[in-house]
Amino acid sequence: MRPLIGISCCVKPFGPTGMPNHAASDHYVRVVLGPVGGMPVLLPAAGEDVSRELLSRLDGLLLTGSRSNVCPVYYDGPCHAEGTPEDPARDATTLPLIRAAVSEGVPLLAICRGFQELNVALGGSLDQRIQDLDGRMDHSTPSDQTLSRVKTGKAHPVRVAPGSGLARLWAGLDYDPLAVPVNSLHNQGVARAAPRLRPEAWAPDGTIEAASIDGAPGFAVGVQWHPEYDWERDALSRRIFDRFGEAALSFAARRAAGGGFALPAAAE
Ligand SMILES: N[C@@H](CCC(=O)NCCCC(=O)O)C(=O)O
Repeated sequence: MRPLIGISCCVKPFGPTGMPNHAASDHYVRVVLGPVGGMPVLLPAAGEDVSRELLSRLDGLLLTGSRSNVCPVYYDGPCHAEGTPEDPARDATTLPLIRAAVSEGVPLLAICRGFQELNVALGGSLDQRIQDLDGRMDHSTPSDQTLSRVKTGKAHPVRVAPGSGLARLWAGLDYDPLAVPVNSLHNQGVARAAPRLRPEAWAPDGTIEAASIDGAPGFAVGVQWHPEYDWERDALSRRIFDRFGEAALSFAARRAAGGGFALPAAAE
């Protein structure tokens, strides 16, 4: 049996009436069916009760990227500029879900918005438009390139901390840890790192690009870039999903062997 991997959904308007739909990009479904080796389960952004009950049946949690920003109320930040997309239903679902997954050791991989959620869920804060800050780069989606180029092209290098979880995850691959090229499709970035967020990779302007979670009982990795776009040709991207899948498989095996999984206590 393949491990069950929950994929976080957004609420997005669809069709001529703008009917709210629960949605996740096909890239996440394909990567779970591909290198992760799991069975994808779309997690509706239907609030904490639903997600906590679902978590007790999952072997892994994939927190997806999405255009919307985490509502600043969750990190005491200033209101967003008018027109900034938000997704309150997703926030209400994923933030408690992340805390529960980390405390229960459910393997977790957080990508882009998911990485930002991970930091906020654990008590960190975000900058809303890092391109407006002195000395920082523009990490946003380039408007002068085709979508395919944006996804698979590399926008800037990241430097990986020697001996970090990410460095261990990539052990044996041929790459330069001082300059790993990544794509970039975000405006926000980690401002104050959550107490348990352990930064492991940085862009040249100091933006935190990857992290793990101190003391997490299971695999817990977050990246600000999008490895799901190019895992078919990029060995570093692929390895992230291989290892996440292995962690989910052993979590499933431990649970089947009676390792136990208590429904996490209600979040404060
Ligand atoms: N709020 C974030 C969004 C970052 C992010 O996840 N971008 C990916 C968009 C891809 C998609 O549309 O699915 C920010 O701007 O920082």
